[in-house]
Amino acid sequence: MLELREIYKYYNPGTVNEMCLFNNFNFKVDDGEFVAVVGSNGSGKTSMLNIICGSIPIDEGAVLINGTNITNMPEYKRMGRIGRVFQNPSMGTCPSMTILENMAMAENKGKAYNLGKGVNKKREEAYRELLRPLNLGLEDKLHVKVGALSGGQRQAMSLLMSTMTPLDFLILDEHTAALDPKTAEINMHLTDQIVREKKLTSIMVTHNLRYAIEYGTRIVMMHQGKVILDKKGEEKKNMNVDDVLDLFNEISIECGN
Ligand SMILES: Nc1ncnc2c1ncn2[C@@H]1O[C@H](COP(=O)(O)OP(=O)(O)OP(=O)(O)O)[C@@H](O)[C@H]1O
Repeated sequence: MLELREIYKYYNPGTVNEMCLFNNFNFKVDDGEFVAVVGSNGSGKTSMLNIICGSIPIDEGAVLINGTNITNMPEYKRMGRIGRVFQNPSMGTCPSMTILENMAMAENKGKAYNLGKGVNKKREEAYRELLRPLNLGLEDKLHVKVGALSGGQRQAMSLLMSTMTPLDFLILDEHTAALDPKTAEINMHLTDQIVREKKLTSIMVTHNLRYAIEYGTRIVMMHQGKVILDKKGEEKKNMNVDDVLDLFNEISIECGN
């Protein structure tokens, strides 16, 4: 279980631009949940993900995984057990390396590097088998540099690579937002497949309300650093895109947008 306990987060403290984003923010994610997080621009979705991953510090409060306080654990250590896919497909892969080298690197995540070979030839066939179900033809391009792939292909690879090692959480930060509708659909379907197969506890930030309703087992809406909607189980099943959109319109009117 992941827990954000009594979190306080200030941006630009001590300046005229000081802003308190989280003021006693509490949030829990149970094992096996697929939490879809939606919300207005600037509501704190990405900041919340950054706090979970240790990418930004907090001013007060605690981050706990299975009851262990990891608040002071640096990002690079936390990421050993957390997979993260970003909006920008370039963030999750190394363009100057081949597909094979990228996959070998992902498989070796967390292991100590020494003077041994980075790529284990014997793993080539295993990588091909992992790539084949993507139906993007990447299994025949193992020696092609990732920089030569399309954004959608790279994002599919980011997804695959971020889930090659055992994880506590998968964090998806608007990971389909930069893709065309068809490619976004393929990547979302692939996400769902991987999450189900590996039984991953996942948190997905998205502006696509249909994806949130269709794929999330729980839907959370954030607004101005607070959770203003949190539904799971039967309550979530009974919700549709229009219900979420209505609430969105309400908060937009309140903000004067
Ligand atoms: N590094 C930073 N320095 C100062 N303010 C920041 C910083 N990062 C975020 N903020 C502010 O915190 C608020 C929340 O930003 P955040 O990016 O977490 O929201 P979001 O819900 O992910 O927004 P979006 O949907 O637009 O991506 C915004 O007002 C933003 O301007």
